[in-house]
Amino acid sequence: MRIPIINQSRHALPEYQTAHAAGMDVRANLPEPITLKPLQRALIPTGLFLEIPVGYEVQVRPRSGLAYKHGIGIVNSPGTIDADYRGELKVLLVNLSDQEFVVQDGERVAQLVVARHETVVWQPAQELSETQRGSGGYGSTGTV
Ligand SMILES: O=c1ccn([C@H]2C[C@H](O)[C@@H](COP(=O)(O)OP(=O)(O)OP(=O)(O)O)O2)c(=O)[nH]1
Ligand SMILES: [Mg+2]
Repeated sequence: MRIPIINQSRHALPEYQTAHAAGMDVRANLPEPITLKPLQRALIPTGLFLEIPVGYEVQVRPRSGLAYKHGIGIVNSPGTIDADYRGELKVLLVNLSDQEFVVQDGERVAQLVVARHETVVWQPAQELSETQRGSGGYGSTGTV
């Protein structure tokens, strides 16, 4: 699919790193590096502006390498970019490690996954269909 994009960053467009990747890595666009102290969060600009087709969303997901090696996550993971959003795409990073982490300009800080979504119209009801699960949840099926 095609998505119109304005790139006001100094970097290349987000891109798939391998042929069948679901996510496109997106780069930080920073005038200077940002230091994240332990448990500190920051909204990281990308310099990208999208026009997502109606019926689709873009999910902003963490990168497992940054998470594993440095404890870097995304606070609102997965972030949601709405089809009607015209502002700059930003990534809300958090440092979940016990050491400082420096986000560099051009660093691949997240990955974008484009997904189809439904638009729901609620249908108020008096009762719902019966199921085996019923209202069981939160471990109701056991652990083994
Ligand atoms: O990781 C994110 C999440 C959101 N956004 C932008 C696009 C999205 O369409 C808009 C609103 O996001 P969301 O609905 O998650 O935030 P909100 O707190 O509900 O704000 P709003 O009241 O503006 O919807 O912010 C980003 O750039 N990055
Ligand atoms: Mg919202």
